[in-house]
Amino acid sequence: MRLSRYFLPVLKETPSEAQIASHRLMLRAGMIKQASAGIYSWLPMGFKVLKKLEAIVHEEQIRAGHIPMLMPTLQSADLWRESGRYDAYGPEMLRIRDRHDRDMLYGPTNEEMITDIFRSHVGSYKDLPLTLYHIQWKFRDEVRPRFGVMRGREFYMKDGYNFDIDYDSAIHAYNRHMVSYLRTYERMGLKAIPMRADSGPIGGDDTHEFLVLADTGESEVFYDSAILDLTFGDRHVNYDDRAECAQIVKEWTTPYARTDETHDAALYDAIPEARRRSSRGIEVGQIFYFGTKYSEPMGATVVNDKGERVPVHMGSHGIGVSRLVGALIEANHDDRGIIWPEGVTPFHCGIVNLKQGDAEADAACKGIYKALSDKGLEPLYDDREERAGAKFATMDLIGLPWRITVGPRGLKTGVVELTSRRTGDSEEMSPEAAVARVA
Ligand SMILES: Nc1ncnc2c1ncn2[C@@H]1O[C@H](COS(=O)(=O)NC(=O)[C@@H](N)CS)[C@@H](O)[C@H]1O
Repeated sequence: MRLSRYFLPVLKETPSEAQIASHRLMLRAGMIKQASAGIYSWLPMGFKVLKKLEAIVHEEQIRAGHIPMLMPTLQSADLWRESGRYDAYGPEMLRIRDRHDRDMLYGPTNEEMITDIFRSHVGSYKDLPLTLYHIQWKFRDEVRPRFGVMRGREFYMKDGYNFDIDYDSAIHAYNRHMVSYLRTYERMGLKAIPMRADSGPIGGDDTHEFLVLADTGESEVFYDSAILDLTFGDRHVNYDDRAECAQIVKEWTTPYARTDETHDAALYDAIPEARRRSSRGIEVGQIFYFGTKYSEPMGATVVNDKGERVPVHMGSHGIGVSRLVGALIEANHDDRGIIWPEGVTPFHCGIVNLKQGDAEADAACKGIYKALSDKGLEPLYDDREERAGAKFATMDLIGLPWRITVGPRGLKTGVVELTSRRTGDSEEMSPEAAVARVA
């Protein structure tokens, strides 16, 4: 992409309403614009990152055997009356009346709707196990939306729902989700720790939250530092193998790690003092087992292998896709701006032309642009008539992992400068070598 033809409304000033780094930087880097409290327009570069995260979430859910679909944002109140949550959900629910005076709502989550879909079409244990998911906008009328997209009112969530014949099968689904989440967050360059948590309005008795450690996190967390040594890597997992998934879950849930809601001081004190940690965390996902909480009242049943009609065992599993954009910046920034991990960066490499209009420099930039594009690496070419300092500041702010700087002087000796945003190190080398290093 050539910057002169893109739409990247970088702000010079830090907006006063932004209290944390990710909110400040998303506004300054022209990634979002507030439409109203807790509701944002996703401008091109922010939208590009959001879509990259969504693609990773889809890949890992499909790898785990979960089936993508899409449910609407607007829901009938009738379904929520059946489950008894219409009144229980409280003021966070945005309630709407349509022109025929029907009670509707902007969905904060979709347990009722997916259970209705299931009960309309599935009747035999032979159709199980089944996990359906979608990635869809949600609305929760937060009393105090804040921290930009981290606690929005309209936000993008992957929410998946498993339907199983019994408890053991549902716990395998729970474990399958935990495994898929561990791989998902690591692919994004995030360390998100699974911690026992409280189930809140979703309900159920088994639940883990996934938290990214950050001083600005809303959750207070306590954990054994041994958990920081665990990595998922690119290990192959047979998601149908109950024992294999259970083993991975055991590995990741053995070291003590809990949010303040479930913190157990006695267990915490049993950890060797040198390994006890307390911090704050950003909740980027949560998985739940809640058995027949929805299937019982809504009559989502199947005939089992003994011919008996039984309610299915369910769980729901969410990832905060829009919150993840903020969480990634909280975990990857410095005083000059964002530092995108390579797996989620909007563009792989910035190209800065020190002398726009100089035939040799322009030609070299075009050649590098083509070579990067041919390798499937998206360059952002700053071809504006701007001073070098302004171009460098923009590149540092938007946080692309690499910057190739091209100038007439360097070209005289056949070199360009390659700079790593994360380390700040710069090295002179040929344009070909620079392209090879970025790939
Ligand atoms: N106000 C919000 N703004 C941005 N992200 C949010 C907000 N509320 C929740 N999330 C994200 O959505 C994830 C799932 O939300 S949740 O309430 O924990 N779980 C559910 O809604 C279940 N139905 C899981 S499918 C959270 O872990 C968090 O990352």
